[in-house]
Order: sequence, then structure tokens, then C-alpha cells
Amino acid sequence: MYSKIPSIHPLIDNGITKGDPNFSGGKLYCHCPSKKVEVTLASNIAHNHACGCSKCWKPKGALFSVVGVIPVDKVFITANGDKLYVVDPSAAIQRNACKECGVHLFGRIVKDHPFKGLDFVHVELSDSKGWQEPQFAAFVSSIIEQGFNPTGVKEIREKLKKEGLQPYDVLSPTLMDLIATYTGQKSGKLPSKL
Ligand SMILES: N[C@@H](CCC(=O)N[C@@H](CS)C(=O)NCC(=O)O)C(=O)O
Ligand SMILES: [Zn+2]
Ligand SMILES: [Zn+2]
Repeated sequence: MYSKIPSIHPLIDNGITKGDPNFSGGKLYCHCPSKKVEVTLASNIAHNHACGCSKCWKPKGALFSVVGVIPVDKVFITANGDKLYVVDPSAAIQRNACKECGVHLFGRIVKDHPFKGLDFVHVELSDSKGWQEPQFAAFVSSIIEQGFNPTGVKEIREKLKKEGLQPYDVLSPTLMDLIATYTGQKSGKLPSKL
């Protein structure tokens, strides 16, 4: 007997399909059988990644979310926006979810934050192909907080690496450096022009 590794995410479990660098966007739909919330994205996404945190929306049975960012001016609610509500209004990322099916359509930053101006989206909610593929895995140890046995995390990290996703316990060094630069500039310890 061997134990089957749990699903990381359907877009990762059986190998990642590369996106199309010339892809220019598409529509996201919630999971309701009718009157779907529809969000139109007018460009590709960036910094797409797997996130193990407890706050990002995950498809049923998956340990990780897959989430990327897009400039807020490229995001349009194009149908049934009256079904959206903000999951946690006090969070930095205001995740707008469908109140019927629970799917998160976009996460918006409204307060002063290094990623303000970007929305967080899950492109698996789109039928279009060509979206940027996941680039790394973030908040891996956070799966333990949600009930995953810590003894199994090594195997999860190995699987992520095998699929080409470097695992991190916060964000990737690129994104952590961006956040730290913003913080340093805000406090005046770092010049505003670099
Ligand atoms: N260990 C925590 C981590 C939560 C966390 O910090 N999530 C990151 C990645 S999405 C974040 O930036 N959260 C900001 C927010 O949710 O507003 C958990 O799993 O709940
Ligand atoms: Zn829905
Ligand atoms: Zn997250």
C-alpha cells in the first residue's frame, strides 16, 4: 500500500500547461448553475502562483488556491454583480465572492498597500486557454493551520518542486522584495527614487 498524495490543485496535479505570452484576457464565471456572476479581464495576469493560505479560494478538495494579479482597471463586473459580497471587509485583500456558490471572483486592495492597484483573480474560473501558468508556491506551511498533518508537508513540497513550483512559506523573494521596498520608501529609510 502506498498513500496517494492529496490534490494540490487540478491545474498542478497532472503537470502544468504553459500559458501563451500573447494572451489578452477573457471572462471569469462563478460556479452557480444559472445567473452566473461574470467578470471580464481585459489582459493576461501576472505573478500567478499556488497559495496555501486559508483565505484564498480553493476548488473543492484542493490544498492550494491558484491566484494571480491584474491591474484593477482591467477588471470589469459584466453580469450578476448584485450577487457579490466582500468576505472579510477588514482584510487587506477584499475578496469579492458569490453569495450563492461561494466562489471568489476578485480580491481588491482598497487600503494603502504595496499591491494596491492590483486585483487577485483565479483564472481557472475562465473557459479561455492561454493565461499565465503558476510560477511558484506561496504560504505552503499555512496548509498545516487548516488541518494538514505536518509530517506530510515534505512530500507536498517535493511534488510542488517536481511540477516546477518552488515552494515558499510566505511569498517569493521577488514579491517580498517589492513589499519591503514599498515599506522602506514609506518610512523614508529608502530613497523614493532608486
Ligand atoms: N497563515 C495565514 C496566512 C494568511 C496570509 O497572510 N495570506 C496572504 C496570502 S493571500 C495575504 O497576503 N493575505 C492578505 C489578506 O488576506 O488580506 C493563513 O493561512 O490564514
Ligand atoms: Zn455563484
Ligand atoms: Zn492566499
